Amino acid sequence: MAAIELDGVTKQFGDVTAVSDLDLTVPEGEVFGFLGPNGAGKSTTINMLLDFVRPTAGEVRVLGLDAKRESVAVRRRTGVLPEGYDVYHRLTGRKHVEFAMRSKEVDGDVDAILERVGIADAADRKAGGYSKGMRQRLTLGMALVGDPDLLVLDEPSSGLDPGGAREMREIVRAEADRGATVFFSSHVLGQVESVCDRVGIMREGELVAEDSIEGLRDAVEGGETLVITVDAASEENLDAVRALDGVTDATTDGGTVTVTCDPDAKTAVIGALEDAGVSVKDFQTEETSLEDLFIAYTEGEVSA
Ligand SMILES: Nc1ncnc2c1ncn2[C@@H]1O[C@H](COP(=O)(O)OP(=O)(O)OP(=O)(O)O)[C@@H](O)[C@H]1O
Repeated sequence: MAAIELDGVTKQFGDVTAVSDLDLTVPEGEVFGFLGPNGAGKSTTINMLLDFVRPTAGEVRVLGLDAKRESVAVRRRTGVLPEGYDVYHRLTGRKHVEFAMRSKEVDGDVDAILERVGIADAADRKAGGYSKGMRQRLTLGMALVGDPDLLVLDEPSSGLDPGGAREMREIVRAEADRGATVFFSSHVLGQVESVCDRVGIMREGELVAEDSIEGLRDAVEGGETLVITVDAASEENLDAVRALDGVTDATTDGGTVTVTCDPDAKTAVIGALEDAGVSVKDFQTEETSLEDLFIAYTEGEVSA
């Protein structure tokens, strides 16, 4: 069964189309990264999963339930870390987690949760005095209450230091290993790359890519960068390289030649350089980063 299923979903705010005819399926147990530039429609989509916002058209199903008619059941089985959640200043961290347990009508070990998110020492301090990162950790702890079947995390690493971001990734992976589905929106692409099974990229309300990061790389022309160490190379030497099929770009500083190309063009690139009289000493390949893929998909170089 799919954990999340959107079918032809559109959301209009007056004249603004926040989400346009969106089809998206996330299978159970997957860690799905939901990406896109500011204003692309991510939060609106997340809010429709939780029935905080109602679609103008289309169907939203979460955990096999109708997001609109069965929203109470959806929320009971879902842990949410909303973007910019404001803690209750006068309540302690412990009280927050107890509150989350009462709302979901579940029992649990409050200390174990606070320990897991790294704020056990501050359990009995008022959350108003917590730092930004501590508040974020507390909100994540509240989301974990009751071992939810679905975790929806909107910018979860916001405010976290590098150690906190790593712990958050470990928690996400552990939750997926337990069988939970994690739907994860973030602008921190390194974070997404290291934790997500698949990603979806939104642009102006539409999903412009949906694949594993490997799959996105394959779909983007010039999915690899070849860095070749040579004795000496000139601009003219590169003409033969640039003329090859699958080569997007080639530059040189004299001692290094850098070529963006499809993975299967590598051998031809080395051959063309040698034919041009350039002596190749060494070469290595660098995969296109998720950041470059993101730019390619959201700034118009690639379309799905
Ligand atoms: N309640 C609202 N009323 C009017 N317009 C809205 C409302 N919520 C969102 N929008 C508009 O819908 C579009 C999508 O916004 P949304 O918040 O979903 O984007 P996002 O991808 O989450 O962006 P960000 O990365 O900045 O959080 C934007 O143009 C936004 O201004």
